[in-house]
Amino acid sequence: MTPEEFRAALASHGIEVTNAQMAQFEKYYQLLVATNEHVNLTAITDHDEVYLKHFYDSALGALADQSLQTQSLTLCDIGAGAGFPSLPLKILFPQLKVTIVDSLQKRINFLQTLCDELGLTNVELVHDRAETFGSAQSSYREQFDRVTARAVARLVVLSELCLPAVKVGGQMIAYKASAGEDELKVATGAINKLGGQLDHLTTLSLPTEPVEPRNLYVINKVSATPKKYPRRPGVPNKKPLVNVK
Ligand SMILES: C[S@@+](CC[C@H](N)C(=O)[O-])C[C@H]1O[C@@H](n2cnc3c(N)ncnc32)[C@H](O)[C@@H]1O
Repeated sequence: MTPEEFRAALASHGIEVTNAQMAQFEKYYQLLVATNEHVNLTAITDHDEVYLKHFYDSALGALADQSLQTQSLTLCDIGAGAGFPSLPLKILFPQLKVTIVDSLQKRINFLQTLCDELGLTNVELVHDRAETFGSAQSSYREQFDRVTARAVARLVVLSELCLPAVKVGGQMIAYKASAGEDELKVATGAINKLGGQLDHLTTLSLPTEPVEPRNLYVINKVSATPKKYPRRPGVPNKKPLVNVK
């Protein structure tokens, strides 16, 4: 997907990208590949592939949840790595207040440089594990209107990493490949236990085939998460909350 195809694909969904925003995306690409030479950030480095699989893919969240396009929501991105999906969303919708959590300091350092270079404000970078960040002792618990995650863990694990940070009345948005459908069956008990309820699943195809369609799970936070979740770092992954009632 060339930058112009990226712009046209978003325009077809009613999202107009200005020249200044296009310049920010190009700078993002340049910094991503330059830093990737010495810090492991992404396996995707081809210019047009980054526009498709990182930038456009990240923007899909705003099609699944259109309030991201206009409202001044607080958005937390768990395990954002090189900034996906939250920073393309922030570039497109500057009114968002973004908090990024990642357990790798080197990626947080890259994101700090990136935000400085792109002039992005209202982005907070937190070096932490999601399990600590969302714990009952944390000031970040149940603070966010939206919590996103892409390519971090299976839905059952992801729910325990993300839902504790979502405020009651807010939503978690999980970016998944189409295989994610089977993950929902396994994760439903955990989602409910953690105070969540599936609102809707949006399946979107990327404009350039043959990339498989994306599933975006939008999960409402309907009640407070019990204090004992998330469990200690590493436990959600080692002992996922399968078969919980
Ligand atoms: C495969 S990368 C995906 C990055 C990005 N979301 C994307 O879609 O390109 C997973 C990221 O999640 C972070 N991560 C994994 N488990 C985590 C946890 N428990 N708490 C915080 N970050 C975590 C890793 O450091 C890594 O940067």
